[in-house]
Amino acid sequence: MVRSFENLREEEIKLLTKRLEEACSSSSSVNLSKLLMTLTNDIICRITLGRKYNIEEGGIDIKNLVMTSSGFFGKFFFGDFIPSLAWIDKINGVDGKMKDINNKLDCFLDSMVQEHVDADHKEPSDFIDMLLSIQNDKTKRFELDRSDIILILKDMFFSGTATTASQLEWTMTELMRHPECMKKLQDEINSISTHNLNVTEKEVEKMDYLHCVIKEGLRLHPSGPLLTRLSTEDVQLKGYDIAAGTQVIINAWALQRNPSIWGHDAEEYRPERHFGLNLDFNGTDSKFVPFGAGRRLCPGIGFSMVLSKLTLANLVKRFTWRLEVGPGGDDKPDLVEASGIDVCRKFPLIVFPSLVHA
Ligand code: HEM
Repeated sequence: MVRSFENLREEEIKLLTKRLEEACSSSSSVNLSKLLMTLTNDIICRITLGRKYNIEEGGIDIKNLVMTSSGFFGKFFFGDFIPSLAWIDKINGVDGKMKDINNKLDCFLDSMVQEHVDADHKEPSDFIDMLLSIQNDKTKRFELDRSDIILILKDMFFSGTATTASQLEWTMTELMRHPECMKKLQDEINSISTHNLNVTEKEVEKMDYLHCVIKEGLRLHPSGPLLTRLSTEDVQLKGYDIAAGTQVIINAWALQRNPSIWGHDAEEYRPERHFGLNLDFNGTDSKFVPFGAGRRLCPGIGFSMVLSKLTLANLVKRFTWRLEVGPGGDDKPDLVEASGIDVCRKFPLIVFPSLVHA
């Protein structure tokens, strides 16, 4: 399934590198955070809806709708914590705005599903087609109605776009802060990707240091740092009584920076620590849970890893990166985090790319 979108990913990454080449030839800076968000959004659009939908493509600005809508997830709602104060959310307008954005998104996705029903493709060509064929499968033992399909599509957009884009912007941030890691990665990429200008998916699979670079980015900057669960029964944990029905929040961000687990340099970006470390992100070890764990483990791990590796390898092989020197003379990107449910950079990564291969 992940493999089947290889051509699509390579095409979209070529478009990104083309925009970067243009910036190189005019010596101008680029908003890399925005470009990465466009990349992940366009890819998810093509996979789920069959084509791109953004302002430039003459369609609805779905990227903006999703961003605004997911911005609400990180907001404080009085009603969630003190139900009797839910009226405050109504008065300050947050409730209404959230419903408005959600309605727009629902209407748009509903029209997309209808378009696919009307087209009646014989062979599924995208994710909506696949969901419709499951819906029509008479042998299945569950119901899948229109609202379920819309919810699944929303899940893909909310969970798949900002998370992967944020993981990429943080990894680029750390690489720019650690030129020795950037150099080591460039050397690995150049030793494996020797034939073509662009790096391919087959090539990135052989890159061990690239894997560590991404793992270390996920450790320090998990894009979904708080995992929530509802306890189903009364339990006692380390002397604490947790009643059934309690919402428990697991702080993956803190776990992954804990010196008693990761050593005295836990706060430092050091991809080498993952060499020979038998600890992966598949949710089997509570020390490292950037994709969660258990039954709700992120189903997009394979997809996001292959996209992140391919994007990063191409950005690093084809370009060198420089930051505009700030008033304080600092030429390294900062590590300031935005508040909200997805921890992305607070300030976009504005950088100057230069071509490695002229
Ligand atoms: C670097 C990229 C990503 C990160 C860090 C990430 C992280 C997470 C985390 C922490 C969770 C919650 C897991 C839990 O509670 O145990 C989650 C859930 C989820 N993710 Fe991802 N994710 C990423 C990419 C993706 C992609 C690309 C997709 C799909 C295209 C995706 C789809 C989902 C879905 C549907 C869920 C909800 C699963 C459920 O509730 O059963 N994610 N993700």
